[in-house]
Amino acid sequence: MNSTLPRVRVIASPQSWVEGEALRQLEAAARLPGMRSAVGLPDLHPGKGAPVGAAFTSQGVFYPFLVGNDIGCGMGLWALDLPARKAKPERWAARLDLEGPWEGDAEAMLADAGVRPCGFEASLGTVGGGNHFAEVQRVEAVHDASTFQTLKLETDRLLLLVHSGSRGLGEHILRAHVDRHGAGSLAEESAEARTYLARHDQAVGWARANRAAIAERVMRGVSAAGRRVLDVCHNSVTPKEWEGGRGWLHRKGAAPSDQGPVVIPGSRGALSYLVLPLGDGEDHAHSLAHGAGRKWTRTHARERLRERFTPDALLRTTFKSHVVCEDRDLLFEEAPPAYKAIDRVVGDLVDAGLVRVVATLAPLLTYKTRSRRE
Ligand SMILES: Nc1nc2c(ncn2[C@@H]2O[C@H](COP(=O)(O)O)[C@@H](O)[C@H]2O)c(=O)[nH]1
Ligand SMILES: [Mn+2]
Repeated sequence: MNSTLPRVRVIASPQSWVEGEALRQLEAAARLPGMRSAVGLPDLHPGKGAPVGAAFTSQGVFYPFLVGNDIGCGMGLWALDLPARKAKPERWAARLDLEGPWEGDAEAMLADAGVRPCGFEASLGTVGGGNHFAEVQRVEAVHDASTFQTLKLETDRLLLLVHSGSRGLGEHILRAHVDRHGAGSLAEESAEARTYLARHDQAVGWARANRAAIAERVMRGVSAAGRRVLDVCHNSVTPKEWEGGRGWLHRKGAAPSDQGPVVIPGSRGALSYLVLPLGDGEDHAHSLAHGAGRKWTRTHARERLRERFTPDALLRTTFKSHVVCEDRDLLFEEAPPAYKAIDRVVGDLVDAGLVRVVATLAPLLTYKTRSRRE
């Protein structure tokens, strides 16, 4: 370990609230055999056994449980050919339906992402529950016109942000691993490691194809064509070289800082930030915050927000955007107050010298689900 690098680092200002349990999880992960460093980003919050909003490096071994079950989950941004003045969020909210099997060419979509069908194709093109969403956005403000232009974006055109992952496939892969190894590591040269990594890479490609299929579905629903501007994965384990060595980089809810611009969303009732990473480095585990991060647990959000809001009130946001979410519990669990303040999270990254803000994006329509939970 390079002596100038701290083993555990949390990139968050005192104004950013980080739960004690998340810090405890981060430190516990850093103590695992073979770990080199653990970095908490400003969206750090507790997860199931391991924290979310964190990145870890290790040598000789890696830990599938640190990646979690939604292997390959990430954010894709599409630039639509639709002018903002033609937005019809209310009409779209009434008719957009992304449930059921996607009618497109799954094999071609998967081939484009470099993977083959693997039995989970019935879910391809579906958003999935939890924090996943597809959101039509407008440009709120441009802060770095040069990068904005380099990305060939236009202020008066709509954008589509898709957050989804590998659906049942990633879960299947993690379960097969945990059944044999629990939360244990895999030695990098072992046959088990090769098997897991092959499956992991399949899930990463599948998730990328899934976001593209969701984007096609939404674009068809809003009668638009579009171009993928970026697509980054925030749950993965990948080989990484650093000065004087090589090892493994785990990201659990951590956007990459080594793959160009990324979008960091806040919530369906907050701005999303298109940011440009400023230099990549091991001191921040080559990673950035991937969102605002949860402030409240799902149970806590349901209990607190049911007292304050009717379900109908939550179908509109302070941006006057529309929300499609027919699952009542999810409507409360994912409501904007359940998340931390995204401006503070991004401010911490800016203050740490890790990103420059390119533009802010405001929601017009957020699609969560049309399914009702029993
Ligand atoms: N713009 C929106 N952002 C949202 C929404 N729901 C959640 N979020 C943000 O995304 C990240 C994703 O977290 P992950 O751990 O599930 O990968 C989360 O931290 C929120 O900040 C939404 O509907 N719209
Ligand atoms: Mn995710």
